Amino acid sequence: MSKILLLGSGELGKELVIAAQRLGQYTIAVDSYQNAPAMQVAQEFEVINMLDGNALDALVEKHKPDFIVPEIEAIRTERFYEYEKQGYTVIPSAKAANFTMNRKAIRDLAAKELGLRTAAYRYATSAKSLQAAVAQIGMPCVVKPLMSSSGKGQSTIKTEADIQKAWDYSQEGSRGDVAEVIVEAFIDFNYEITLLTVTQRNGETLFCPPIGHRQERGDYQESWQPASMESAHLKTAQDMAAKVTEALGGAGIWGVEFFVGDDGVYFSELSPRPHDTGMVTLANTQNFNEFELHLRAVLGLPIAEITQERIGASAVILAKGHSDNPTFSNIGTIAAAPKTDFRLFGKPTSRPYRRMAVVLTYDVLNGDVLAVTQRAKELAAKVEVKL
Ligand SMILES: Nc1ncnc2c1ncn2[C@@H]1O[C@H](COP(=O)(O)OP(=O)(O)OP(=O)(O)O)[C@@H](O)[C@H]1O
Ligand SMILES: NCC(=O)N[C@@H]1O[C@H](COP(=O)([O-])[O-])[C@@H](O)[C@H]1O
Ligand SMILES: [Mg+2]
Repeated sequence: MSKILLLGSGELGKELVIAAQRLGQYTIAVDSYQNAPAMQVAQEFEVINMLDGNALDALVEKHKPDFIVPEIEAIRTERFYEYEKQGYTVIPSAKAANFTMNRKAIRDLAAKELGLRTAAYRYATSAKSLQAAVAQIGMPCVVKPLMSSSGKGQSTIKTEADIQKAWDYSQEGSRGDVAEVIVEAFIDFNYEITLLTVTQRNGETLFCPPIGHRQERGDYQESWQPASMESAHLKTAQDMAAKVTEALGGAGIWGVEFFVGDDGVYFSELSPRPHDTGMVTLANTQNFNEFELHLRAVLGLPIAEITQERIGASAVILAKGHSDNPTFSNIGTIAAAPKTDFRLFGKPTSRPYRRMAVVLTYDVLNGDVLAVTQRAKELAAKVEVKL
């Protein structure tokens, strides 16, 4: 049995812990608040501020885990290099977790060092330098804090008047201590995908069928699998994913995000862990879902192949406001729907737009992906988070 220290205990961590329990592993779920989803299913839990390096050191020293598995970005990842030196295994690697928590590190690696095609970009450290950056990139452009996720602090500048607002908003949505933003040219893409990529301890890399998704406020609303795309574009995305995951190193699943426009494929960013849009695999669209794949890669268990078993979609259920006791209405309607499943994450509190649950729909392999996605969306809209 291996001891897994899970840093971050949301809905993605919860499914990873469930996969780990099924394979008889020992899990310690960590987050900044009590009763986080993954804590509800792990053997042990810890509540700390994961941006506090000393608190993190103390946890690692206390538990001496076989695997340190980050589940969120907001962790004092600089410490991971030290843990690796001490002989600990960080998933997928200290470098991967550290580079991906900062948009500058990962973007410069991808665009400059590896030569991957990305949106044109600049950095800015004040409203004034943002103005200069916008002048160089042109409008529309997208502004994101260097340290943020799920669209927090992200906005699109369409006119000069948006620049100050975009700066102020970025500073509200930024986590961590860096008051810097990335400004990206707006890519008028036809669709975007997540390419779940699995790097294995034996050096082999596997790809899941591409996942399509739709975003609002920088956060995903529906995802579906497979996304239909030209095989040449898929090949380009796979080559880029292989390059960037190889440069970052280590074993695990990665959610590699791409935009596809008339002029081809752009690399956007990647998560060195299961991806929220990959929750569609909970509809058993594949022989192994993304959490099972991650766990196998973590444990060094070989994965022979990844196969698409049926088509599927996921649609999120978001809270409308704050509550200390959120509950759901109308779950019976979803339960009664054929070829449908759902997950209620068990988050103890809600806030506006917090993701609380997901609806999963599926159909046979040659079914209609668009129809399955529409069904997931319609069913999710029937559920309300009661405050
Ligand atoms: N340069 C761009 N051009 C057009 N759309 C963009 C651009 N950058 C981001 N977006 C849109 O915003 C979404 C969120 O952006 P991004 O993935 O960079 O943010 P994030 O905060 O890291 O989100 P997450 O952590 O959930 O992946 C993208 O999936 C895409 O829909
Ligand atoms: N895009 C990243 C992502 O989806 N992360 C998932 O959301 C949780 C945080 O949710 P919360 O903000 O509701 O606590 C994280 O712990 C992870 O499971
Ligand atoms: Mg993203």
